[in-house]
Amino acid sequence: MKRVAILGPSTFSEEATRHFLGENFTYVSYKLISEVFNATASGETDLSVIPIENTLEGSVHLHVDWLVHEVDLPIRAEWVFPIDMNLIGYPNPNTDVNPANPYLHIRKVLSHQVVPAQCNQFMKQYLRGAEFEQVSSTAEGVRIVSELQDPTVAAIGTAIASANYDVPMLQREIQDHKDNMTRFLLVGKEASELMPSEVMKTTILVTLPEDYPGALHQVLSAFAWRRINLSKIESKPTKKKLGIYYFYIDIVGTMDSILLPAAIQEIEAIGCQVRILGCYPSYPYIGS
Ligand SMILES: O=C(O)C(=O)C[C@]1(C(=O)O)C=C[C@@H](O)C=C1
Repeated sequence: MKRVAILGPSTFSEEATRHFLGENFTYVSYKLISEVFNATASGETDLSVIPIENTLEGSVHLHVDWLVHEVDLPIRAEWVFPIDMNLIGYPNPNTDVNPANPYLHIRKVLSHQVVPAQCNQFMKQYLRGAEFEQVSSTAEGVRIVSELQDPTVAAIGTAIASANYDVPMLQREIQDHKDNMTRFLLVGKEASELMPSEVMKTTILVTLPEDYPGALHQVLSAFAWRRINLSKIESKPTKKKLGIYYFYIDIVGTMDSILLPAAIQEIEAIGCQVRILGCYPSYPYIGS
């Protein structure tokens, strides 16, 4: 069975991956996302799962940076999964609980760095006085709360973490929007047999030549006149020189077509550097 590195256990990554890949893989949990990347880069696992973008938070920049700068692992698939955030901790031990806010006793909240952007409204309304402390995953926050057994410290994470670490669920679904989704990437050196998908995507990085007026316009027009659809474009610093950027572009289309390789050739001809991060099937969320 192929080995898949995930941030875990009891995280959203684990929930999303089990839902998508099922039980025909061996899941190996790592505490840090850097370890998840390195596991496959070093050959310890065959594939790694990377949360890459969220409806409310946008791109997970740290993970994009790892994918681009630290490892050479092609993207093999992407899928989206709904994210229901939950407040997990111990109830207020005092008898005079304020009915308008039963969480006034919470002084500290532990969770992953992307979580405040996903639960902004709830945290403003109910956890205003609490300090937020970033931990390596949502599940790690719940694990620490279970060790501390201190009602003033709570976590935000998965329902599975609440059950597995035996910490009470204080409030379910505290994310700002019901349809909060995270997009996950499966990366690895070798392709895996996955179910067919109607949608294929290709991700490329384009670095523009320096001081070239209209270069981005020319890049975009290479796709536009061929009617190739871009599903995402984001500029990111190259980290080599201030003011020099690359563009991270998700394209709806495959390198097996005639049009996309031709568009890429055209972009290279104007002096841009193009790196292909992967050509892969994309899967929408299908509920269980
Ligand atoms: O900490 C977790 O539970 C994770 O799986 C990580 C992660 C992320 O990095 O985006 C995954 C999905 C949610 O958006 C929140 C956190």
